Amino acid sequence: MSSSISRYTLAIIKPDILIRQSQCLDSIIQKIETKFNIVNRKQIVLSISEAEQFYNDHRGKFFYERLVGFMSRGPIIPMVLSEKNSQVDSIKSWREFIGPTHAENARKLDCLRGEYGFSDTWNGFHGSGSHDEALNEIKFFFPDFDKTNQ
Ligand SMILES: Nc1ncnc2c1ncn2[C@@H]1O[C@H](COP(=O)(O)OP(=O)(O)OP(=O)(O)O)[C@@H](O)[C@H]1O
Repeated sequence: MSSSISRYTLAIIKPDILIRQSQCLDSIIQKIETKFNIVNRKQIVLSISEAEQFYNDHRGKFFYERLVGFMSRGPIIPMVLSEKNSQVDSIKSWREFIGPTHAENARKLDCLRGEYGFSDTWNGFHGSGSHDEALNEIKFFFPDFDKTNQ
């Protein structure tokens, strides 16, 4: 069973946090570190074409342009996270930790998006949705990441 557990996921702290709530960043990082090891982390600003590439699967959806504009509007913090409990799947655990996509639903739960999200697009955090997505997204932001060396 443990072979089906994903050890790593790709998380992003989105621009709304860094633009509007940067004073909360330290406590957000502390909260994340209660449950996850931050294996890799950087702060960057995506170009529009990089944001388009990252969210290519959403191309054509009604919120795509808004999402790309938002994600390239300010700094983001992509991170490779690993659950501190090695028996727990990092992808599932991080998605539970951030909560539902829509801020209104997230606010009903104890989760990062509930605490810091503003709206459906400005929802503060990203998490990979599957093992393959995590591998691709980690490669996108951290091309030199080598999980065998971790
Ligand atoms: N109905 C919507 N209206 C506006 N923005 C949306 C909507 N649905 C999703 N988004 C934005 O697009 C992002 C990607 O959508 P997706 O459906 O993959 O949600 P998610 O898996 O919860 O989020 P993420 O991929 O960022 O972890 C969301 O995090 C949000 O910022």
